[in-house]
Amino acid sequence: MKVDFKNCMIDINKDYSEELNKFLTLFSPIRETIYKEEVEEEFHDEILVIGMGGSILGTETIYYALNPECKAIFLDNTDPESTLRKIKSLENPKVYVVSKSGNTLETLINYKLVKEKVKVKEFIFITNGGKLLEIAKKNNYRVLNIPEEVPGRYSIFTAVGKAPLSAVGVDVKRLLKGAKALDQIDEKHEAIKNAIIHYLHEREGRDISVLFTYVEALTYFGEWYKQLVGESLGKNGLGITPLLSIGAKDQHSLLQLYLDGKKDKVITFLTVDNYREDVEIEFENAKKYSEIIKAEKLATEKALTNRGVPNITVELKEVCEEELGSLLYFYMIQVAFMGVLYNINPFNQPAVEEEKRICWSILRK
Ligand SMILES: O=P(O)(O)OC[C@H]1O[C@](O)(CO)[C@@H](O)[C@@H]1O
Repeated sequence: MKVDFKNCMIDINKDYSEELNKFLTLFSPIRETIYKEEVEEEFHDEILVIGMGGSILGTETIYYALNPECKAIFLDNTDPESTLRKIKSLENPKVYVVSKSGNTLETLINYKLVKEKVKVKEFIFITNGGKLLEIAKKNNYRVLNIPEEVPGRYSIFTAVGKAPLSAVGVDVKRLLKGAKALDQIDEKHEAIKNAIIHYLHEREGRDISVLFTYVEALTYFGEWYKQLVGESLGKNGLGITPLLSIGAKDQHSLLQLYLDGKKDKVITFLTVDNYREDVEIEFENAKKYSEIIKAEKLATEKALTNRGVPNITVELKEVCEEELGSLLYFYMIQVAFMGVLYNINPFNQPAVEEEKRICWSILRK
């Protein structure tokens, strides 16, 4: 993975060693997760994962990016149409029910729905307590735990991600290898630098962080990124707003706004050096199909730079386990360090409890 800051348009001139020390202590439980390799599940050709937010988005990100042959269906909503369509497609899945608290409404109802409507090979619960642990004990289900100090949205390298991903044949060791490659965390670390850049821009009113991916396979990464940024930093009237754009499509949609709208954005391009599929085709100077999208990204980068819109490029060698491990770990470091810069706790999400309380009271009225 390579990060190019040449168009970031901000100077980092302060010493951040104090913040870094604070961050290293705070981040150490997450750091430990990348050195634990033990959870490996037996391969199964059909799995279902039930969960919400940090209990499922990382797994979806990696699954959709790698697109393994094995079928995985994810239930992370309560829309009757999409949920019922998905469960109708199942034959005899191994089902992973993932919830750190064990009390998440959507996960509980989706478990009940699957239990009543689907012929299931095996239920595996990845949880630490609550109603789900009680259900698991009562039914004698296999239970995997999540380290208590690791928050859901930083938990992809625990059983949360490792169990379902290894069951569909993802090479989890390579995922961890990618994260470990970025684990030399000092002031020169690119994720730390990226955190400072985004923080300083936000202080100057550029508080929208656009993830502009020119790799469609990374679309779901945008969902993971939104939760990570939203829940970690949206506190005390602070934070940045994450937004996802797909290149080259959004050149014909949101790009007008990015170029000539309010100057409140920092763009991050996500690109790959090697697309896993490509074909030879002659068109103007291009000899390969991938040269077109690369030209489009470069043109967008230049146009934004000409208009004074700060932009950064994160380039993966290609979409593979190592690079995905690096990418997710990079952003965990960045966002957690931004929490330290803001002097807020990047590991909780107290405000969302209010909606949960109101919803349970509506359901119990
Ligand atoms: O793993 P759990 O406890 O089911 O929580 C799911 C998600 O819900 C949230 O608490 C937000 O409501 C997230 O932080 C978390 O990742």
